[in-house]
Amino acid sequence: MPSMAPGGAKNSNQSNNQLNGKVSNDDRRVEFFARKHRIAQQRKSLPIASVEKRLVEEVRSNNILIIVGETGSGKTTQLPQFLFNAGLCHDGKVIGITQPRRVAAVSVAKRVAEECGVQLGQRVGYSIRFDDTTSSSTRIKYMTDGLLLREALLDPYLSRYSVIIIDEAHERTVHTDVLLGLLKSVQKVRSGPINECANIDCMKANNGLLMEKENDAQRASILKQYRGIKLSPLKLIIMSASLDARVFSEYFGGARAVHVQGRQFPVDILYTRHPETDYLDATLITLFQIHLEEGPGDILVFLTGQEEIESVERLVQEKLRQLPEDNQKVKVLSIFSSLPSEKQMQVFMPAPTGFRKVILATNIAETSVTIPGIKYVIDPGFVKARTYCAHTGMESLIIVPTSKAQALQRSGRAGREGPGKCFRLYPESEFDKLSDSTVPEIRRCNLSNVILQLKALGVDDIIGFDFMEKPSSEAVVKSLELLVLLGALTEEYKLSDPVGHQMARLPLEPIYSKALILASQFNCLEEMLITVAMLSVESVFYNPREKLEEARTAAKCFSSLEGDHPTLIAVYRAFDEFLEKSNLGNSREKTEKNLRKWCKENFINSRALRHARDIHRQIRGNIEQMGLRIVSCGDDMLQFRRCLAGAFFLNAALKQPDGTYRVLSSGQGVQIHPSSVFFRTKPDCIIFDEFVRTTHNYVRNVTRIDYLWLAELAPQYYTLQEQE
Ligand SMILES: Nc1ncnc2c1ncn2[C@@H]1O[C@H](COP(=O)(O)OP(=O)(O)OP(=O)(O)O)[C@@H](O)[C@H]1O
Repeated sequence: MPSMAPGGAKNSNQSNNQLNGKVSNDDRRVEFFARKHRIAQQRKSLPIASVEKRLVEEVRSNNILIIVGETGSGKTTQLPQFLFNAGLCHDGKVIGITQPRRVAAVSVAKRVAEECGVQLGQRVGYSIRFDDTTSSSTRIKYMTDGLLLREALLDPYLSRYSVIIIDEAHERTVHTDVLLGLLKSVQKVRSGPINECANIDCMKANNGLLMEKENDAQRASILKQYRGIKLSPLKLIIMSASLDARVFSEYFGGARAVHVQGRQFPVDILYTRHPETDYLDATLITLFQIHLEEGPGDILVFLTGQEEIESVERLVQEKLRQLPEDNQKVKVLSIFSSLPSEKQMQVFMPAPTGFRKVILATNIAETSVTIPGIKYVIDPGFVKARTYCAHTGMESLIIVPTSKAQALQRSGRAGREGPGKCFRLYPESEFDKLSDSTVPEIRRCNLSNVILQLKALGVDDIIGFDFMEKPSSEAVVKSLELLVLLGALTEEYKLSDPVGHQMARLPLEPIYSKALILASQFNCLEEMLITVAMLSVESVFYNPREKLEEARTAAKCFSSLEGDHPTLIAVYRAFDEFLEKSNLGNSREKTEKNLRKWCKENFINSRALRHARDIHRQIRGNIEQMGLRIVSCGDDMLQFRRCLAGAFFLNAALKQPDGTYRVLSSGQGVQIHPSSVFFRTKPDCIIFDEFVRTTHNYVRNVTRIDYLWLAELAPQYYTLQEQE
């Protein structure tokens, strides 16, 4: 049991500023100005505020600058404002700030817009996949690193930006690593003597980005884009609280690094005396110790994933019910990546008056964000990390200890509005043994998406690309092979026309993009669009433990004997149909009420379905722009299943005599996940969407196919296999 929370204070919540009851316009105005004043004072007191002039000078005199400063010192929110005020957005240029995660891009942009006293989307905005709030007036733009990479496809020199800040660079996401390499070469061109690009060959010669667009029209449009444009130098800033400045400086040829000293408020770090055998149990004990014995302030708990969060939430609620009424005033909220944005944003709202907020989060709340009210952080010391086995081509998520950099970031979520405490649920001696930083994602993920994007950018020699840390050549080769098999690349590893170009334009994993393109030939694009949207969100089925049987019976109404993909389509369509009927002649409130009832009765997660509808709308837009025909195969699921087999052929598995399956491409033994319609009645041959490693090697989202289709629809792979 953790024994580190000192005893003492009572439970209440002073950080709460929710307005209750009726508020007059005058009161609102007073509150508005008071908040404005508070924010101005807060900004002035940030450690970075005292070095504003010096930082601006450093940026002016260095085209590449590395900035390291304590968590909460003001890097993310203040530096872009300093640079804007210093005139770095003249000529309508934009300061772009990348974040590894969507939630950070959104929440920080909102805060900075408020600090600047402007509406979000005007001077300050954010842009993330499927959600862009920027306008032509936006000058400070927060975005995900993945989004900037996609922008480079349309504007290879990122000519609209005067400054690009790569924030939280220590995270070393695969997108950040690719961006670093790309920006290094873009910057060379933009700072070099040639600043007028009159033809593609000149671009080729100067930045090594081979713009090998086979299509004349595309070549012409890229040429036109740059003709006559004088490219001004690009300022590049790499920023974090926990990066090794030496490594980054070396990569950028001895770039200058500056340290912003000081932190705003202290954070006490407490460790357990002994290692914990059950970190979830230890988390609960610590949480209630804080709640019952510590002073006011909200609590942020780091867990590894959605399932863990949901089970801890249930346990917290159960325990709360056993406490005296006075101690039950806790508002439990969660935040994880598959939660829709508006739900994620709820953690940033104040708790109701008199309540303590407890936030159960994955590592998406680990960097950059300031969650108002957080005073206590509980860090059990684990994270779910992506791993990739190049040999089998399988990607999976496994729970591993955090790095020191992650632990530091987690504790940095406290101490942002006042002194804080971080409870690390392991002994200090264990901390010393942690690795300094996380293994870059590029060393442990499937690279096919990123390679496709690099190819679309004209980077032909992937192995020779100037990566900060090279991916393993085995992983590169495997991903290249996958792209050839999917038809995105030719046998010579060139982007194919039109399939490769089309796939690169879709903001999806290559296999999903392929499924959509193929579906237009199989006359089932409408069904595939729904499927891809549904596969892009968390599970739409809600299975409360106490009503498992009822939930299963309800799910049967949608079950298709053909598989989980057709089942997902059935759910989507039933929801759509109900929504349409409900909309007729009903007020918005009534429609909402009806929908909630329908979802409850059918054990459907309405939030996930709305999210899927939103994604559907956006991908549909992409597809329409590409000129693909969106037609439906109606009730004929055969075409749809054949199309799935043609796209997901690498995820085909054959039933074994013992009822388990063997993945044909890798030989991996797997089982059907209990959530599948095929958990009990097992077909001979299946394709699946996802491989999940928990206590077993499970495959999820499974559909029945005919084994013979594989050789017919994927001869590029299965005939080869047979010949071997
Ligand atoms: N939404 C918010 N509500 C209240 N205060 C905020 C908010 N966002 C930022 N702040 C204040 O601004 C400070 C600076 O935040 P900022 O994100 O710029 O720091 P940072 O140096 O980038 O930190 P990190 O390295 O953790 O990303 C915070 O410590 C906090 O005091």
